[in-house]
Amino acid sequence: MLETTIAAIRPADETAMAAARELHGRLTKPAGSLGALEDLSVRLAGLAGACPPPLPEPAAVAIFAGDHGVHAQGVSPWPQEVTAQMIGNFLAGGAVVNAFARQAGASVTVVDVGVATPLSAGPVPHPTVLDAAAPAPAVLDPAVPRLVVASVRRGTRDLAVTAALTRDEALAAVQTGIRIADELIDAGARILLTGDMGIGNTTPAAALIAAFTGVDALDATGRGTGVDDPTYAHKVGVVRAALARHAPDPTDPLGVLAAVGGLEHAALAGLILGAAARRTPVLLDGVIAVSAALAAAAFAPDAVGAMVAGHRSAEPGATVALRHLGLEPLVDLGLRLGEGTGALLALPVVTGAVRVLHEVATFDSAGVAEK
Ligand SMILES: Cc1cc2ncn([C@H]3O[C@H](COP(=O)(O)O)[C@@H](O)[C@H]3O)c2cc1C
Ligand SMILES: O=C(O)c1cccnc1
Repeated sequence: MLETTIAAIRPADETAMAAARELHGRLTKPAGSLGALEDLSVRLAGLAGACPPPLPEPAAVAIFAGDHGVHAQGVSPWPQEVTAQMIGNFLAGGAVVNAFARQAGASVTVVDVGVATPLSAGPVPHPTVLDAAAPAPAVLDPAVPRLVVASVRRGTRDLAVTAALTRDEALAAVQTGIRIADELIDAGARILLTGDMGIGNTTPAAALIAAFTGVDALDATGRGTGVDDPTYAHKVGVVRAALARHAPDPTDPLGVLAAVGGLEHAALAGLILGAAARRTPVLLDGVIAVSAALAAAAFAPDAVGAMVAGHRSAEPGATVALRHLGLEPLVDLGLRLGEGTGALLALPVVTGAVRVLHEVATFDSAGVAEK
C-alpha cells in the first residue's frame, strides 16, 4: 500500500500552472498584488492539474493521537493521561481545535494510533468511546467529531533507551494515515488538515527534524508546552543522545520514524502521502506536522507539491523544517498548541487564494481599462 501510494505521487502539472499564471495576469487587479496567494493558487493548480483548481471545500481535520515512552525521561511537565483526556475533550467538542473547526466548517476525525491510557477512563466520555452501538457520525459531519480506533500499540518505547517502534509498527501507522486520507477524500473532502495530540510529542518531532535536516539537536528542539530552563536543557540532551544512539539514516524514512518518531508522526506522514497521491492539498499545522512532512518528503519528494504550510509554530524546529521543505507559512501568530489549530486559522487564506481564480472578473469581461 505504501509503495503504490508513493508511485502514484506525481510532479506538478506545468500546463495548469502556466494557465493559472496567465489568468492571474488578466484578473481585475494589478499583477502580483495578491502576493503569496498568487503563488499558492498556482501551486494548487499544478497539484490538481486544472485551472482553476477545485475550491478546498469541504475541509477535514485529522487529529492523530499517540503516547510516548520518552515521557519517562521527564521531557514534558504534563502527565501522560492528558492525551486520552484531551481525546475525550475533542469528541465532546470542547478543545480549541473544535472551536476553530466549527468556525471554518471543517469536520474533525480523531484517530487513536497509540494512546497509552484507555480512552473510556477519561472524564468526558463520548458515545463513540463508550457505546459501540451508538450510530457512527457521518465521515464529514462538521457538527459531530468522530473517533477512529487504529491503535498500533499503547504508546511508543522510550527512544532514549531503544528504538521507539519496530519498522512494522511504524509502517502500520503510516498505512493508517494513508487509509484515513483515502477515506476522507472518498467522502468528499477537498483539503485535509493535520492535527496531533500526544503528551511528549515535541521531543520525537525535534529528533525527526534533526535527523532529516542535519541541524544540531539544539536548533531542532523547543520548549513544547513550555518547559523551564533546566528541563529544556535536559530535553535537548535527550534528543542529542537519541540521535547519537540510533544514528538514523535520513534516506530511510521508515527507519527514522521507527528509531526516533512517534505513532502520530508516522500516521501524519501517511496522511500527507495519501493526500499527495490523490492530488489533494494537505494543510500543515505546527512542529509535529512539519516533522512528519519531512518524512513524507523523504518517501516521495514530489509530495511537497501537495503541502501547504498553514502557520509558523513558535517551536524553532518548525522553521528549520519549513526551510528544508522550501515552504513559506501563511500565518505567523506565535501559536504553539498543535491539535490542528494553526492549520484551521490558515484555511480561509487557502480558500481565498483559490476563490480568486474562480470568481474574479477579467479586465476584458468587466470592461476595466488596463495600464
Ligand atoms: C491541555 C493540553 C492540550 C494540548 N493540545 C495540544 N497539545 C500539544 O502539546 C503536546 C506536546 O507538548 P510536549 O512535548 O511539551 O508535551 C502535544 O499533546 C500537543 O498536541 C496540548 C497539550 C496540553 C497540555
Ligand atoms: O507547533 C506545535 O504544533 C506545538 C507546539 C508546542 C506543543 N505542541 C504542539
